Amino acid sequence: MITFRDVSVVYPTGTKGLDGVTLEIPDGQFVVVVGLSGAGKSTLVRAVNGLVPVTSGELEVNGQRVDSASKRELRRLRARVGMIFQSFNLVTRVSVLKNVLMGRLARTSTLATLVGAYGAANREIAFEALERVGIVEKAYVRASQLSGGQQQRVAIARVLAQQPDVVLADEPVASLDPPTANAVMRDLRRVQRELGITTIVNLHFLDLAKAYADRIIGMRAGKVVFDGVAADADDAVFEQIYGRSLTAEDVSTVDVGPIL
Ligand SMILES: Nc1ncnc2c1ncn2[C@@H]1O[C@H](COP(=O)(O)OP(=O)(O)OP(=O)(O)O)[C@@H](O)[C@H]1O
Repeated sequence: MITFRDVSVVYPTGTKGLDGVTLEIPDGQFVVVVGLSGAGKSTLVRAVNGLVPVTSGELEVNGQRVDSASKRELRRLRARVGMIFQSFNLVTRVSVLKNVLMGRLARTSTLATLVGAYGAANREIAFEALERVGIVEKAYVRASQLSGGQQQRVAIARVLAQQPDVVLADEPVASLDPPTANAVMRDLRRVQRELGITTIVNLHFLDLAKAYADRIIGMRAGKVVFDGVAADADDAVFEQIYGRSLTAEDVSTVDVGPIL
């Protein structure tokens, strides 16, 4: 369970990233956060693993307070909370397998990782993660050789190798073309369903949000202005979240098709 109690984030510049957010996210939910640029979506997601410090209020992840966590507690929390980024954040000059093994870093002794000796158990976990996202045949390929969609799958596998309770994805498909974006969302949703991992994703394509979310959270100026099931989020709701009419740029224009 992730709980926000009246959480605000004020950046050093004085800008309010979050403004009195109160939310409860139960285990295993697939949550999509939508809103215009600057609405506070990234701030919300990054607050969960302490990447962005909370200014006031209480934020708890599976019983661990994030707002008042020590460095050690934050390290422990981040081992259980995986993060996926728009730019994939892979080490592109090394193999796919090495990238995925990096997901084991928080779980492996420093000495073992220094000498690159992750051990058979860790390699097995890494291969299983690659299999789950259908890319195991690329294990020994340099990450730089892969397409954007494949690189994001490797990033998902790296997060899975962490064996997380929670996955945070900050605009994970914003750099991908619409069909690839759809395929990556499908993978994220499938692994979330298979493993029961709580997943929070920022998206700007509303059709993808509607297709994949269990729950949609709409943000505007740091506040939650919509919180409901995807079926209730119609165009009128999105227009209210955005404060303007929808345009062609708000949808991915891909036929999403039936979702599992
Ligand atoms: N490091 C920072 N320093 C100062 N202000 C920031 C910082 N990061 C974000 N902000 C500001 O906080 C507000 C919320 O930003 P945030 O990135 O959370 O929005 P967003 O909805 O994710 O937008 P986008 O879709 O453009 O990423 C914005 O006004 C933004 O300019």
